[in-house]
Amino acid sequence: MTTLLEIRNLTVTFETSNGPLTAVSGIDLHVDAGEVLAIVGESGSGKSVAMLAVMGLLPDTATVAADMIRFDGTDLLALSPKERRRIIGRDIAMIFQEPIASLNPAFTVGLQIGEVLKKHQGMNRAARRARTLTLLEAVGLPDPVGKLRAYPHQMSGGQCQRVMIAMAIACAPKLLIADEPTTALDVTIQKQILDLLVELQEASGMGLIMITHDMGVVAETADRVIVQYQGVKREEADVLSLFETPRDSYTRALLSALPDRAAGGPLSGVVVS
Ligand SMILES: Nc1ncnc2c1ncn2[C@@H]1O[C@H](COP(=O)(O)OP(=O)(O)OP(=O)(O)O)[C@@H](O)[C@H]1O
Repeated sequence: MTTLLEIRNLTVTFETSNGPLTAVSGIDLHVDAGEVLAIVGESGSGKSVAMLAVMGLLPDTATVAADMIRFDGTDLLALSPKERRRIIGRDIAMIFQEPIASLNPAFTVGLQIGEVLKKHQGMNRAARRARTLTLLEAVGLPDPVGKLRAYPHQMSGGQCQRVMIAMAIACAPKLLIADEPTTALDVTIQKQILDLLVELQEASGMGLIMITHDMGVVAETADRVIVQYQGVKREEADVLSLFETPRDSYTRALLSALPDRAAGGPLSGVVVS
């Protein structure tokens, strides 16, 4: 399996009014093509910041230091911001927690997906429309033709997240980073969105990094898991080992908070100690 993303010794520090704040401290991680890596930890553990650092999306108050950030054979640290942006959005895509807030309320769904295709693939209007319809179908939205002209406020949160996923996979990325993609959604919709992400990941062979605070999400999606606490990696294991024999006390605490709904998932029958 080829390594898609490899990070060594990543540290991110923010300049704040109270002095420097280290949000990520010496993290190593890698994700292979075709693999689902979950990064799990409670709010504030630096999961999002680590991935935003890879994407080059942190504000100027952040200092990013790493021995290596290599994506698909390219050293991202050696790239100019412009070169990095060219890769990001085409080969690496990210979806976020608040789908409605992530979409522009002033533009139709069709236009917003079309913009991604225009920017990264230079498609003409007819090609954009055809590809957008294919994408809306691929993410399971009913009435794709009608959705082309729909505005975000005319759709549910779950539908907006499907649109965000369509935008993210529009250019067939090699890596998709999903940052708490179901946290803002109703419980009944959460499972559908997770199933969709895994389905798309399996069909395309892309790598998927799932950022979550929820061990239930980990159980339903991940091949391998990194447990992060206060900016530090506490444990790394394949998903079955993590649930069967968690080594770290913080991992055990997260597992003991596992909601009941995960019990019927793919790991049912595993005794969580
Ligand atoms: N722009 C910023 N300026 C200062 N501190 C920040 C900034 N962004 C994040 N932080 C801090 O970095 C730490 C890690 O935040 P991060 O968002 O990565 O956590 P997380 O584990 O992803 O949690 P969440 O699920 O809430 O996003 C937190 O203490 C947060 O307050």
